[in-house]
Amino acid sequence: MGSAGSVSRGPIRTLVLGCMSSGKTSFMRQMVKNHTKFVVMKREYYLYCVQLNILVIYRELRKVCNNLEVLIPDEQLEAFNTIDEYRHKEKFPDKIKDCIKLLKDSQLFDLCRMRQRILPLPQNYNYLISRADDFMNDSFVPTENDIMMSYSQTAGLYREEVTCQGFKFDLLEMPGHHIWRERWTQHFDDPNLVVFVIDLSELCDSAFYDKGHLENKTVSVFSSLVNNPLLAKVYWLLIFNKIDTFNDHSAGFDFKKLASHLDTGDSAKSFYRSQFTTKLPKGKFFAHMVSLVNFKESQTILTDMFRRIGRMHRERPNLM
Ligand SMILES: Nc1nc2c(ncn2[C@@H]2O[C@H](COP(=O)(O)OP(=O)(O)OP(=O)(O)O)[C@@H](O)[C@H]2O)c(=O)[nH]1
Ligand SMILES: [Mg+2]
Repeated sequence: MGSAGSVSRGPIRTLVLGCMSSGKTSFMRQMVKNHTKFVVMKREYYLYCVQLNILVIYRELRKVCNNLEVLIPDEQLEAFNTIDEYRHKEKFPDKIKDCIKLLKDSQLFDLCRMRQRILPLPQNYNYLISRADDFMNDSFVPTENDIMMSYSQTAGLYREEVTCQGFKFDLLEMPGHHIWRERWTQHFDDPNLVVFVIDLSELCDSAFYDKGHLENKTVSVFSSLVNNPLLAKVYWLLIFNKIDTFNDHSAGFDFKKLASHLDTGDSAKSFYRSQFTTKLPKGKFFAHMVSLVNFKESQTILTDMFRRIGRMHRERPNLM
């Protein structure tokens, strides 16, 4: 007699869901690494992606300078214009490399940081800028860390089959963009497990409060999944992700906006966690706080989670 996840009944069908940029692909990559030892097959193919991340950061930096009233000298303004007009093709031409170098060596970042500690720039901008010199080298092969720290929006369905702790998992990530969220249910093909990824650092983003675009978003996306009859029987794994970014951004943040009794980052995290866990029946979910870009921590936690999920389902296969 086999059960889901064993060879005879096929893999544990797992949906990987969450809002845009919460870390679903990062989760997929950690699972792939667990299975194959590598996060992706061909790291050299990701040079274009990390370069694009650098371009986006510099395109956004100009807006940040303007909003923070940091004066941009003429030469640097011209560099911003050149980067804005550039259509990214296969290799960076010298003029783009020169513009990036000029802006990187300028004081613009420091001047912005002196006015505001956390800048409204793409995720992991400090890391990516520190890697810009390598990324501009045409023959550079991004490291696994470079790939994990950069962002490229998932389009369509991303499917991987992995074995973890002796169980097979058929993982299906669906993009978090709202256009895609409307289509998610079309692909709910009798799943056994839902992995829901939550970006904890949202709590330190002003867009989370006072009618900002993040207000109530993740909780309401989650609620509609919990209430979906197609998911009535599934197990849930809640991954509260980006704990590193949360710890960095939460310093000095006023969490009373979230609830008046919250006075520390830890209390805010627990409060937010409970907004999700109280919606699920006891014994049907696992929850963990993690940083999915951290290999050692993620591998330890995910291995432990999937061992427990596998064992639980082996003992009570009818629930799956
Ligand atoms: N610092 C930090 N960055 C993270 C973490 N997890 C993910 N990221 C970054 O967050 C961004 C989005 O991660 P993805 O895994 O691509 O997010 P996603 O949920 O797949 O996004 P979509 O496919 O667009 O819905 C990337 O820049 C990742 O490097 C984390 O734990 N810490
Ligand atoms: Mg993705």
